[in-house]
Amino acid sequence: MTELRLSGVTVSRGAGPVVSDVDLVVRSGEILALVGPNGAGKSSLLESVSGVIPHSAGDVALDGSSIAKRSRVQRARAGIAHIEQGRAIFPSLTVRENILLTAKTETALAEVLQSFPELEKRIDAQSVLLSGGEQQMVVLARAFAAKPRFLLIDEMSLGLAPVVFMRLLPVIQQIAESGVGVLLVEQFTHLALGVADEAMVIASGRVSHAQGPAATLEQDPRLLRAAYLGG
Ligand SMILES: Nc1ncnc2c1ncn2[C@@H]1O[C@H](COP(=O)(O)OP(=O)(O)OP(=O)(O)O)[C@@H](O)[C@H]1O
Repeated sequence: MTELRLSGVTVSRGAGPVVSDVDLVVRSGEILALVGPNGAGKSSLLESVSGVIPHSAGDVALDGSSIAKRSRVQRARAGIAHIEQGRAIFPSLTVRENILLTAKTETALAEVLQSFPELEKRIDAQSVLLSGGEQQMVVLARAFAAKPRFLLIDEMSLGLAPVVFMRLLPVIQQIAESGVGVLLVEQFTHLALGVADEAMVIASGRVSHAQGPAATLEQDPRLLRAAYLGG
């Protein structure tokens, strides 16, 4: 089984560490939800995994081999895709053109669209004309078309109503079912836990609930409060 493992990872920004000593493992075909209050360090942690910023201690390993010294591009080539916060589409391009940036061929595009029936209907629309939820579908489709082994998703729901975000969840599940390991950072904790296999809480830059079954966290009001408010 392929896995992406963080061992004792600390990430520093400016004055000092923003997140410290994090252990987690993302396995292929599974969704790990990483939840916690604003400013807890979740985005910084994802950035250190995809190589946007370095980590200052610990290790990040892909299938047992450290990738700590690899650049962002090398990590992407090794199969780590990162959907950062914000809707990173090219607004003047059509849906087709956006997805072809990573799918490359019409055949690959057609394959990807099988998982995104909503986009098929809008394929020749200029992306700027899509709704927020549809734009995030394009972001997901483009990431999926790159055939990643691991997908880091940072708050796709930002600016979306929960009901709109809920339409993205089955697609994320389908991506995981195709064998991709998903690390899901999400503000709508309940929704994330509903699709995740495993979950963990980060609060004030530390792991406050270690990785375990998502159902355990979902059923524990004390842990859920920590996920929303910290502590
Ligand atoms: N580019 C940056 N330079 C310096 N400090 C930063 C930078 N980005 C984030 N921080 C700080 O790092 C800490 C962790 O922020 P981060 O965005 O990683 O947390 P988060 O859990 O993802 O929160 P949010 O949900 O608000 O994005 C915060 O104190 C934040 O102010």
